[in-house]
Amino acid sequence: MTELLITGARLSGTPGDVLIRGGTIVEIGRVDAPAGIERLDADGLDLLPGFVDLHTHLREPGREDAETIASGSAAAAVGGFTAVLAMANTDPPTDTAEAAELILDRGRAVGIVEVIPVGAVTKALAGQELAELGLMARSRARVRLFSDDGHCVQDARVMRRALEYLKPFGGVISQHAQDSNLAGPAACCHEGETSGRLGLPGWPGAAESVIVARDVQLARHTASRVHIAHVSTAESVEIIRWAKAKGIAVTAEVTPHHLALGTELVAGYDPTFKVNPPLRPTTDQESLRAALADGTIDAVATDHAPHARHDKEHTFEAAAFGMLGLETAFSVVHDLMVTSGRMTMTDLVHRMSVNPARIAGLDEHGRGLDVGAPANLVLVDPARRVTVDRAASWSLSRNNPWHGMSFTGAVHTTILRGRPTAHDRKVIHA
Ligand SMILES: NC(=O)N[C@@H](CC(=O)O)C(=O)O
Ligand SMILES: [Zn+2]
Ligand SMILES: [Zn+2]
Repeated sequence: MTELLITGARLSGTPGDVLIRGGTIVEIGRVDAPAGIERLDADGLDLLPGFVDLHTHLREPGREDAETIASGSAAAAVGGFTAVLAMANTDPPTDTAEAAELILDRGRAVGIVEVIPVGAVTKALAGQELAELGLMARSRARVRLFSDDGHCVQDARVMRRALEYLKPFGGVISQHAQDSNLAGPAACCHEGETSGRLGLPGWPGAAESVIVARDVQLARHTASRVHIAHVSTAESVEIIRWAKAKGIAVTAEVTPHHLALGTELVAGYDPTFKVNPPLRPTTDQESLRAALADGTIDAVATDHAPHARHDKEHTFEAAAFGMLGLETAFSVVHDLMVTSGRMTMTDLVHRMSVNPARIAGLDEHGRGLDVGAPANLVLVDPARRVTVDRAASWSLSRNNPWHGMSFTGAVHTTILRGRPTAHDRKVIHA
């Protein structure tokens, strides 16, 4: 049985050793382990539960030129993730039990991060007929998170039926909240002062918040669970805060880029900064940061959205929406929220591991560092400064909005079921 001894790590503040055997934590504190056992010196590092990403696009099957389950898993592992939820907008989409099991099995074959398929809400993400929700939930993939992400479930009646259907399975719908009539087909950025000046067609923040308002009402009506994907506006935050106060079963995620990057970045017409929902003004960013810190927003999710060169290198209006996020999420969030004093490291652990694991129904992730818990862990160095280099990415794509920026806080080693999967940005295969 494989054993690993992590020595001198900070365990919620206090230094200690952790002995892992057969993928499980078996001893914590001062461990007198026999010589010859594999050791990992973690002096000055924090040992945390591995990160869980509720929102990753892996592009396989269908767009393996942009990302594969193998390349996306590598990016996730070096980013400190032990589990990622793989969005359903592949080609073909994940709208059947077979499709979900295929993603699960390919993720296991790669074996460096747990890949959990998200199931589509509607067949072919078309918004009309419900997908095989029950069969996906009962499949080997145990799908609990459902989303038509990339598309919003526009029809309130379809959304209501899906919420009712998923309730007995403990399922949750992650909604890409965007009213398609308010966000017309040509819109490519936030509608406001910057878009007006640049002559780019935009869409208003209200296109998001009207759907958030509708969906919390549907969650209330059905007593079922809704999760708001990539929240980007102050108005959405207000509605979520109100809904939580009413006891409505709503959860929400925010991306590192909506927290840290503002709409003025589109002024250079660089399609790297074209994303859906669009980068918003400072007032929205401030509200998102406050909501993440006070827990109104439960989780950080990357919305890692790789795109091949030939889809991204176009005029701003014609380029694909989306940006990379897996490898940089911890550094960005740590620097922006923890180094700045807005949140503690414990808060970060809740937003990046504990809460996303709970929302997705994952028992093996986001657990406290206790004897008997599965050893899905990450060691981070909160003092180390990193500069992002898009050429050094494990992703097959290069649409990295963080290129050239520096952050305080780095992922050191990621551990999946007791086995290191990434160390200092290098991937370790079994
Ligand atoms: N976020 C994006 O801009 N793009 C995502 C879709 C999505 O998350 O809505 C993609 O699949 O490329
Ligand atoms: Zn989306
Ligand atoms: Zn997405």
